[in-house]
Amino acid sequence: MKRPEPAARALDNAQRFTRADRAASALATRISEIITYGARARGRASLLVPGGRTPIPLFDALCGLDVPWQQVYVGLTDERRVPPEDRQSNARLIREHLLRDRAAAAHFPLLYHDAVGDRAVEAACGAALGLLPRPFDAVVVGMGDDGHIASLFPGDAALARGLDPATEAPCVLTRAADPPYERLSLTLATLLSSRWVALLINGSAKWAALETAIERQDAQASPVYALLNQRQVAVNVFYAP
Ligand SMILES: O=C(O)[C@H](O)[C@@H](O)[C@H](O)[C@H](O)COP(=O)(O)O
Repeated sequence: MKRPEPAARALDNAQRFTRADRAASALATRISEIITYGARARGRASLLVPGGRTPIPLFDALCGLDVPWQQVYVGLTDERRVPPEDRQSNARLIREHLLRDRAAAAHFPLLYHDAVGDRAVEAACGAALGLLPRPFDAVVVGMGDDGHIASLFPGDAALARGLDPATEAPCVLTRAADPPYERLSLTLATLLSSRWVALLINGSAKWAALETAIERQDAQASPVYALLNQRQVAVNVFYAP
């Protein structure tokens, strides 16, 4: 079966590194260049990052780089529906690993809100995102072994809405099995409203999941396919085994 051109190009152009810390360092350098340029050219810059374990070396490499952080707005691609001080909170992870050293000066609007009702939560999430300069300067997306991106999971009831290019909502509420928290995820359309997008993955299992996603060409089964098979913005894959 012919591989769809944008997805195949993303894989063929993937930047491959021998170790995760080298991938993280290279991505940190590229992000610092992008957001420094954006801050200087437009007065403000925005960077969206995921939670999870993979981006921790990226945050540790990025936080000390010489960037005009006071002009940078950092946001999350997704969040667990827990308070920011909770151990499962992505906001807590970002505060511990990214918003320190020089990057402590960055702005960080929280996605989490204790609003009641799904639509109220989505509206609050949209309000937080509204504080970030759009289009975003850089978005870093994480991926699970099951091909989920952000918190858009295969089989989730909100997945179709989350992947629909026509969705007005900036984010959707989803539910993951592990850890069993409600999640707030930016929609694909929101993630793609960026000048530059990177997918950061470590481990052969994730690379295999990427190749399987492109072979199957089914975004409902593997949401990462929808991220790769689009012509709005190129996806820069950073991979280490
Ligand atoms: O809230 C989260 O947990 C993340 O945003 C999540 O979507 C992550 O990007 C993938 O699950 C990969 O997680 P790892 O980097 O830990 O493999």
